[in-house]
Amino acid sequence: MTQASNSKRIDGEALAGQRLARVAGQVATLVDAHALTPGLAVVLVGSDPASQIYVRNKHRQTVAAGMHSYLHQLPDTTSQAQLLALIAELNADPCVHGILVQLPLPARISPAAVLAAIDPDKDVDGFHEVNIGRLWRGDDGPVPCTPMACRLLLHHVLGENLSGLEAVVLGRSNIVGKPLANLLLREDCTVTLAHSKTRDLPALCARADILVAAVGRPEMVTAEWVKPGATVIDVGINRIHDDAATKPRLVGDVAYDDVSRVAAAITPVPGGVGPMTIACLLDNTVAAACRQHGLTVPDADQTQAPTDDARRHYCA
Ligand SMILES: Nc1nc(=O)c2c([nH]1)NC[C@@H]1CN(c3ccc(C(=O)N[C@@H](CCC(=O)O)C(=O)O)cc3)C=[N+]21
Repeated sequence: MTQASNSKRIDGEALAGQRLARVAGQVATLVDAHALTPGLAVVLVGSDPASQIYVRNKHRQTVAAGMHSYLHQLPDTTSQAQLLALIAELNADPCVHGILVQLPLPARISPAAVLAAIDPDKDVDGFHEVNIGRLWRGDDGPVPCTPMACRLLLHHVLGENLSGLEAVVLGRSNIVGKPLANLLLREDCTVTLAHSKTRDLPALCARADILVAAVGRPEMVTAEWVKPGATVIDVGINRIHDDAATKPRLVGDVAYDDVSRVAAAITPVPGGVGPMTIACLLDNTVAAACRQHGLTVPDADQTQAPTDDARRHYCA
């Protein structure tokens, strides 16, 4: 039954570690040269356990990179008006350069109203309608973190030139599928955005040089869906409860072992897109702080390389 895996495992954890070390160098430069410490405010409403894990991870990495982290954990009972009042405060706070409101929000609160209230220049998720417009027009602005993470992982495997490649993106969400389709289109891929109504999904996917799964269906993509030699990026994070006693197991939207037999390279879950997403969030925060102060983002190659000791700290 077991067949040796042919594919390269894309180590998102290691690549994210390198990126965090780079961000830390940029932060150190901003602090030394401009007395500017970038600050990120993360707002979580309610007690969803998965959201709490992500928010805690973001907080830890932000602090490890030398930035200020302002964590606002609001009760489940928070009203939309209370949340909007907090956002207004954060918009006005000069220490806060980036604002992220963790999604999903409780059903009572309109995500559209909340995202529209965030100052577009502090919108480090890139979810504000102004930033969606900038993205689709090809103007400068924050790029959503998970799509950016996918793009960086693809460049790591395939090099900088993705021109002419066939890309199939499974899933048409506003936070992953749609913005990622845009990024790949910009790089001259031929992009197909596939979804639940797409006919003959397996055959369509099997044409792809780049296959990205972002649908939230555990292990939906199997080897038959994948062209030999394709690069597969798995955005799914599904928690599987085998029984009530044990901790849930994380699986992606891709059947990893099965697809490993045919893909050239594949991201694992956990340890793939997730950690890279957080690294991109920190990038966006540094960029937002620089833009608000009329500074260019410090050249990563000229910043002081973190010491081994510091690196261990950043990546912990
Ligand atoms: N406003 C907003 N912005 C977001 O960027 C945003 C959001 N809301 N809501 C939820 C999704 C999801 N997301 C993840 C980030 C990191 C990991 C991550 O670090 N994952 C680890 C595993 C962590 C675990 O144990 O679950 C990994 O894949 O290795 C996962 C998921 C950001 N999101």
